[in-house]
Amino acid sequence: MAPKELNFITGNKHKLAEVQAILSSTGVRLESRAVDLPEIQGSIEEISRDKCKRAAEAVGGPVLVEDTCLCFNAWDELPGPYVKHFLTSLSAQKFHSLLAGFEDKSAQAVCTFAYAEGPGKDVMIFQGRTEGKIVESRGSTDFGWDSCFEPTEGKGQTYAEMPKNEKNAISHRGKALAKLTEWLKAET
Ligand SMILES: O=c1[nH]c(=O)c2ncn([C@@H]3O[C@H](COP(=O)(O)OP(=O)(O)OP(=O)(O)O)[C@@H](O)[C@H]3O)c2[nH]1
Ligand SMILES: [Mg+2]
Repeated sequence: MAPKELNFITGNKHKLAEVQAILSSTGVRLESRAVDLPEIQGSIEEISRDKCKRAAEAVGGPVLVEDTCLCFNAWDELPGPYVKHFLTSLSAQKFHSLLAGFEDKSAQAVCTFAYAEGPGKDVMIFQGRTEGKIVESRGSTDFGWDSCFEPTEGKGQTYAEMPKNEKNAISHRGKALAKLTEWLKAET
């Protein structure tokens, strides 16, 4: 059964703001709690499922979590789910230098939402992917690697240079939330 209200568990206020903005036109009510969840190593799906199970146990009820990956095609999809640590060490300014020795700068932003009704319940997965390339930082460096990712579907701007509504319309997160809201509509 689909929920009337989603409890989004995240420690990232930028993610939360985007999810709120994207869901605002859908009528889905969103609650949120910041819980620091340990994240395992593994495939994108394994990490998201485990994160969701831990969140459901921590909260003792229905939860939505999200894990974002940035996959370099030249790196066989790494850093993927580990991108946060690369970004923290390097900063957005030096982030592009990771691909300095590679001709192929293409990358994919991948967003995976995972929902569970409660502890021990099945986990549903909703994923969105946006193709682009890694460039020298352009635009605000407020949110993660936004200033270093230029989506192919855009007008040559990085995510950080785009107005928020334009980013949300083509972003990995927007696409994943479209699948989630489709499921909510079909179930209610
Ligand atoms: O430029 C960006 N545009 C985005 O749209 C985006 N979404 C996430 N990120 C960053 O990528 C890493 C994911 O790690 P992550 O999924 O574990 O997130 P997190 O630990 O910050 O929050 P959470 O796990 O509590 O939800 C973190 O460094 C996030 O800041 C983004 N950067
Ligand atoms: Mg995290």
